[in-house]
Amino acid sequence: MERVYGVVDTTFSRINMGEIAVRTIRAEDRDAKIMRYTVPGIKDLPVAAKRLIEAGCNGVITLGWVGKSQLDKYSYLATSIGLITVQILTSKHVIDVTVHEDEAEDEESLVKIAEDRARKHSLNLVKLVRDGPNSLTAQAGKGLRQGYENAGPIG
Ligand SMILES: Cc1nc2c(=O)[nH]c(=O)nc-2n(C[C@H](O)[C@H](O)[C@H](O)CO)c1C
Repeated sequence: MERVYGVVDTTFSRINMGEIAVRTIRAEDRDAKIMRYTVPGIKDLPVAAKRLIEAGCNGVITLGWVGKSQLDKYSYLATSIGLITVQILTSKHVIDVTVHEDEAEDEESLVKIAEDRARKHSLNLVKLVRDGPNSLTAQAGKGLRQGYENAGPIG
């Protein structure tokens, strides 16, 4: 079966996470097709993800950047509900990669967080789309983190 991945990113983002996602998916699943769609901001992500699924994508990764203000945070809440709704309506994974600008004090740390999160979640998307529901089961309960060092298991 031909696999098609969707990558949706924004012009609001201060880091080109869409490019990282495309590069990672291409390296991991060389035969796959990738469709990219860039929108102005996070509230535009849900419809773009839905349109990519309707155009044939088996799964989508969205890459959003949330500003520091309260209004930005409310915008993300609305976006998140929208993205979950798309998943339920389409029965396809939409992996929501979001960097919050107040996660780190300095720009260098934000770059590291964004790169790590975009890369690791791109690999998660490939596994879920290509290898199915048990593809991550060996890592269950391992305290994996995206954007940071893994927390590790306890107990
Ligand atoms: C307040 C606000 N905050 C953000 C944000 O933190 N991150 C982002 O990507 N976009 C933001 N936007 C823009 C909206 O998501 C959207 O692009 C516009 O309302 C146009 O539909 C808005 C309006």
